[in-house]
Amino acid sequence: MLRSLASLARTASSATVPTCVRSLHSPAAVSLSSVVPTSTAPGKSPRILITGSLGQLGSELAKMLRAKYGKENVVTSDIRKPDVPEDGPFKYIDVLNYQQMEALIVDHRIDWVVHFSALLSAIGEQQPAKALQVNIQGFQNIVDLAKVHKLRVFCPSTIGAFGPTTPADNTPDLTIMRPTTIYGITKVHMELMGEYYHNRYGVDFRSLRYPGVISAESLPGGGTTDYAVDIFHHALKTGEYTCFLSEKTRLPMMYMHDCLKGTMMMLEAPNEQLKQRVYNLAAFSFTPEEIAEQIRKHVPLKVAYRPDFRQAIADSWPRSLDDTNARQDWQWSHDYDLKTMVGEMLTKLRRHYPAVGKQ
Ligand SMILES: NC(=O)C1=CN([C@@H]2O[C@H](COP(=O)(O)OP(=O)(O)OC[C@H]3O[C@@H](n4cnc5c(N)ncnc54)[C@H](O)[C@@H]3O)[C@@H](O)[C@H]2O)C=CC1
Ligand SMILES: CC(=O)[C@H](N)C(=O)O
Repeated sequence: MLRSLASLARTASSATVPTCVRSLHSPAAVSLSSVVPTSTAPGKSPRILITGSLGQLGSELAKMLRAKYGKENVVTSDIRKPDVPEDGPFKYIDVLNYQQMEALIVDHRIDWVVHFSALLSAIGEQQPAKALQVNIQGFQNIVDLAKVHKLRVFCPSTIGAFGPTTPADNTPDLTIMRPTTIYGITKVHMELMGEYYHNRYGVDFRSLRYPGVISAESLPGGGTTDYAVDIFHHALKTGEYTCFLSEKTRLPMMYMHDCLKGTMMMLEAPNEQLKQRVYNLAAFSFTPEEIAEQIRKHVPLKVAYRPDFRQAIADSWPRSLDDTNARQDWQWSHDYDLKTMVGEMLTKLRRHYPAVGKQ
């Protein structure tokens, strides 16, 4: 485990964008059962497929869904080999292969699909043709299958769906959306197509616009907000970090606990509670210099700023999101702020870097 963590921390730090994500192999399932309501009738568990389940979010949501609905009721899938044996059924599945996905959905009597397969913002700019294919055709396959097989589909959107002409502060759900990245364009397309299939064919499509997600259990897969995870590994490993965004770049962010909590709430909400199919989800915003300052309250850290191509992406995104509608319609609330998130990240990551002491 430590070997792979060390190499992952190196990957996370490099100026080039990592091409894949691997789990940091946390043995513990995150427990949110006390805060997440369920709409499932007692005794009848939905059967759930997660695509892209070996990524940053899928690896953690799978644990939670399996803990709640039973191992056999959650089928995980990806186009990579799991680093560690999966705790339930795992299938190789390319979301571009409609037949392969249909066979899996029928064979496993799937009710809900959590569609996580995607290329993120930074890697999308490096491979725009592939991002178009995976993000657009992959979702099209899912939503067509949802129509035929009457599935509930959850597919996340992102702050990247907004663009430089969007109001940057307290960005509401309904506003100007003219993103300038291929990632953002594919996510706006996904939102609109999901709404179209909902309105025209009754597909139970649901989406949340996530901010950058921060986790101690898994590494992100090629986004612009990845620095906010990398910085912890470097603080604990060497005490030095070179940030690819400038010190004043403010972006919306969220601790994984809250991302999973919001996702479970949206996934399970009774349809009557949903007044729209896509909601903003927010927790807090910070700049690289602000997170570095918080980390320095626990461990020494020197940060150099060397912005690269990801700076232009970050500059086109909102500084903060307004998620009032999610809070009103289905009682969403977040638990972590910058201070508590930093404290918990360092506590959890110290397990992997035992040589580092407290200041
Ligand atoms: N992590 C974050 O901060 C945020 C993530 N999101 C969204 O959440 C979803 C999940 O994101 P992450 O887990 O962070 O991404 P990730 O990059 O960590 O994982 C994506 C997974 O999709 C898989 N994949 C790629 N091409 C595929 C294909 N053709 N068929 C099947 N699987 C394929 C990859 O192997 C990878 O395991 C994405 O839709 C992303 O846009 C949205 C906002 C923030
Ligand atoms: C905010 C996102 O969608 C993702 N983390 C990225 O930076 O691409």
